Amino acid sequence: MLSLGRLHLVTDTRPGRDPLTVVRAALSVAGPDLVVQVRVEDTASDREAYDLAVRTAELCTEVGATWLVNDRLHVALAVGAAGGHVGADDLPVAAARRVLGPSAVLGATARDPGTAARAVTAGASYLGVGPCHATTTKNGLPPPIGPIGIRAVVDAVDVPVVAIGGVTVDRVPALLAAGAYGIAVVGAISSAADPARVVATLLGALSC
Ligand SMILES: Cc1ncc(COP(=O)(O)OP(=O)(O)O)c(N)n1
Ligand SMILES: Cc1nc(C(=O)O)sc1CCOP(=O)(O)O
Ligand SMILES: [Mg+2]
Repeated sequence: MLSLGRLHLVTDTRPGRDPLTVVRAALSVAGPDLVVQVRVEDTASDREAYDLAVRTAELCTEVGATWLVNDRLHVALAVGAAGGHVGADDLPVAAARRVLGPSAVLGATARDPGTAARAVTAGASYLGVGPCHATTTKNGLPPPIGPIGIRAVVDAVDVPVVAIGGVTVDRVPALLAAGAYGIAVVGAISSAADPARVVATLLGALSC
């Protein structure tokens, strides 16, 4: 199976947020165990995405952590990311695989077993599955699927399932019990008074 970190920090670029300070804090605790997914708002320019990705790459390189780029695969290639993540509004998984090449990490969003199995057949190396729980970080999502929805996808595929959406420390045990390999987190880390402490707690929960 793919060697991939279990804790994915997805950058928070909503107005008023400071994504690089949060990435720095997270890396100070997690080091090479962290996967940072560079995600910008849909309204951001490619230049803004690139600039954030370059600075994220510098921080991750210092500690040997992995970084991925959401949606914008040309940015992923331009900054030497390990790979990218695509969903229903992005390049199809097979096309994303052609863009990134055979050895890149390619994540795909899946919310049900059928979509998940098709994404894996098309070349996804891990799946982002959710929303597990309600979230205010992203609008327009379908209702939460909970650990039961995670379990349904886990049973349909043989790649790591990364649970996303409203993930908090308290919710990690149930997600792991449902077969999740890892978690992707925005708000629980970015909104914390002490993001480094939350990262340490999440890593502890993931290692149980
Ligand atoms: C790990 C992970 N899982 C799911 C998503 C969501 O991707 P997508 O459905 O393409 O939505 P946007 O993030 O692009 O708004 C993700 N980014 N990461
Ligand atoms: C970007 C994203 N995608 C989701 C999906 O279900 O596809 S949920 C989500 C936001 C996750 O943020 P938080 O950890 O603050 O809930
Ligand atoms: Mg997307």
